[in-house]
Amino acid sequence: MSDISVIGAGAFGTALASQLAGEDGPTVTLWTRDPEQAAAIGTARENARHLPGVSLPRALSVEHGNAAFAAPILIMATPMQTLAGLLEEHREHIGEACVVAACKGVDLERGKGPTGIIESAAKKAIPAILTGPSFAVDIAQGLPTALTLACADKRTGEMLQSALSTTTLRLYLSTDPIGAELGGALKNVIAIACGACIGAGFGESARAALMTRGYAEMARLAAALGGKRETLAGLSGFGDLALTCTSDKSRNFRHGLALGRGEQPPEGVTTEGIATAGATLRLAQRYKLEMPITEVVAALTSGTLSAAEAMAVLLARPLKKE
Ligand SMILES: NC(=O)C1=CN([C@@H]2O[C@H](COP(=O)(O)OP(=O)(O)OC[C@H]3O[C@@H](n4cnc5c(N)ncnc54)[C@H](OP(=O)(O)O)[C@@H]3O)[C@@H](O)[C@H]2O)C=CC1
Ligand SMILES: O=C(CO)COP(=O)(O)O
Repeated sequence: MSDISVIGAGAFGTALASQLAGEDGPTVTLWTRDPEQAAAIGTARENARHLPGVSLPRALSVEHGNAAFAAPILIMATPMQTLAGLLEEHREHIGEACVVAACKGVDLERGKGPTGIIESAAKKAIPAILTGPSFAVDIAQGLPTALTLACADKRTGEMLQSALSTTTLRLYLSTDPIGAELGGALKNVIAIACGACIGAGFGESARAALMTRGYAEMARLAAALGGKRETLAGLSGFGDLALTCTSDKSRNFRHGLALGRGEQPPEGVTTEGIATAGATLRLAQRYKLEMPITEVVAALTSGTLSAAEAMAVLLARPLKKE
């Protein structure tokens, strides 16, 4: 059994696994749901489907079987809406492991973030979250990256911080998984808004306003759910918001860009902000919070508002104190 299993051989899982599996590092397994895909990656030492052009270290093993779920550290790197089902399906193989979510979002059906999902689906596990500003390609190329590792249990968090840091991947420790996971989830919603703003030609001043007022929404919801405002000011909130809202490497930003231009975004691309906008809106209603940008993103992505109509809705709101 490996020291670490990365569950999900998408772009991010593959990048993380490849970074962690250095010659002198821990033993690492990359798990994929598709046996043919496991064999193809293992033979080519490349994930041609999700991370083409990156050669994977020899020390990384690529598997499909259930055994991968028995590792003491599991990193869950599949899209958010698949997390609960995947953990439930493999529950019997997961022991008293540290289960670290690397996905970003809020579960639409259950209204929970990744650590809440882990808590209810794998009861013996210790949940944690790894999140912050990082594109898979940057991590895979060994470019310098800083992320937040958040775990409510400080000692487990310290162990994970040390086990998952590398010479180029620098982890900062937090004991606030709620704040950290909400930062990562909600920045994707705001990135769609910013993409639409640029795509529709509303300009960079408008984008800066959306980022700032979007950040206020993120902090408001995090505080209502028990997260700390200072966590939102860190890598997992402000840091990831800055990256995702300003880079067309981001799939969420590009989705918004296409909508803003009046184009149809491509199908089959992992765009976490779409489901998370809907899930967040339900939370906002439950906690009686104003989240106007999230509201228009939910309408924009479901096709009930155009970018111009969304901007008109935001501009017509009553004037406020900052
Ligand atoms: N890409 C990035 O730069 C970053 C991504 N993340 C987060 O990581 C998470 C994963 O994203 P990313 O790797 O980019 O996504 P990708 O689209 O690259 O890959 C998704 C992966 O999940 C697998 N998958 C999909 N559904 C299931 C399922 N039901 N059961 C098991 N496996 C499944 C896919 O398998 P298959 O190939 O068989 O379809 C594929 O391996 C997201 O939450 C994202 O926000 C976080 C930081 C950076
Ligand atoms: O989370 C990310 C960067 O931190 C990746 O963003 P996208 O999912 O929008 O590509």
